[in-house]
Amino acid sequence: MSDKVCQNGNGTAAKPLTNGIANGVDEKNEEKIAGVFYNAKEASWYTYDVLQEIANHLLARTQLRPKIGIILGTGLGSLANQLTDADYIDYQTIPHFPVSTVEGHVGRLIFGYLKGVPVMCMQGRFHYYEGYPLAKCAMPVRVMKLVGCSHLIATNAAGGLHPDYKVGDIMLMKDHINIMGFAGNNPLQGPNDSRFGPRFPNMFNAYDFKLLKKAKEIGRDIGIENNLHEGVYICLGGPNFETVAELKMLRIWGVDAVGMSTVHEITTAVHCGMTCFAFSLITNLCIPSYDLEESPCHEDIVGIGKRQENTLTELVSRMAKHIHMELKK
Ligand SMILES: O=P(O)(O)O[C@@H]1C[C@H](O)[C@@H](CO)O1
Ligand code: HPA
Repeated sequence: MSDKVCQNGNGTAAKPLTNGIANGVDEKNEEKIAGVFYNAKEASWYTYDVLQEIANHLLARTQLRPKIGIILGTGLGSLANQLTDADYIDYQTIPHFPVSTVEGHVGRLIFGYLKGVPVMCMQGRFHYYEGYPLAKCAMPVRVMKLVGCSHLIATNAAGGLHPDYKVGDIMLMKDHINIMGFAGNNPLQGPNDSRFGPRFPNMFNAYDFKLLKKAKEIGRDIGIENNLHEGVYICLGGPNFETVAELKMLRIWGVDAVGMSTVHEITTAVHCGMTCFAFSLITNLCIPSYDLEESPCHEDIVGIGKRQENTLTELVSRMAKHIHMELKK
């Protein structure tokens, strides 16, 4: 696909889909796609029993029993190529699973060893703008928990808003702003099942402080300390990129990187007691100016992820190794 496809901010067409889903919308549910009703209906479908059924299905398809779940963001999917002795499970073949509709998200679960550490890896995630409610986007996190994962490593591609950030840098997430939650759109909305977690979870320490410290140490060890930052991420609904006025507002709010995912996954993971580590790959700069010649482009964003594959693999695999060793203690 030509780089020119998305010049001036035009997006990529949705991937053609099977499974009764076209253009990112489940045709059977088309009449339901309208705000809160759609959200509540879709979210309430993923009961504890349904999620347990999914987890059991996966456990029957692999011998691995990983403690670490990894979500690979846009363009970061090639990290999964490093997994050895892997079992590949297409989303289409998992009962009750949605499909990935975004370019750069393959759409499969991989159980395998990352430099010797057993992991469960989502090669492709679900986004709100694909037409899935937040609870559905984050549902695989609960599946990870039921499969036996105690830790989540979430990654994403994001626009760098902090003036010091450069394309290709990594921002370790120290916190986030759940702006969609401000408006009452939260993956935990609806009846609370206490088998997952409490009605009112605390988000104070959502990003594990010790893992953050370890990641900085690893960053120094692998020589990327000058390209490594710690910052605040925000998830917007997308799929459009931000206006200049929006970027100016987000900067005032203390946002360092802008994306369209991860927050609802972390919220769900914290709710069910998982320990979280997350980072953003800065794939483009969010410069709040009207005088720019280029705007963010999805194809370029995917390309930056591929370009940084070695560094990202090194960071993620060393983090996984560290967590693995800690769990053994
Ligand atoms: O899945 P992530 O959050 O990495 O994907 C980002 C946000 C949009 O889905 C896409 C924009 O190019 O990349
Ligand atoms: N904005 C929102 N989401 C993104 C961006 C961006 O600039 N880059 C990658 N994902």
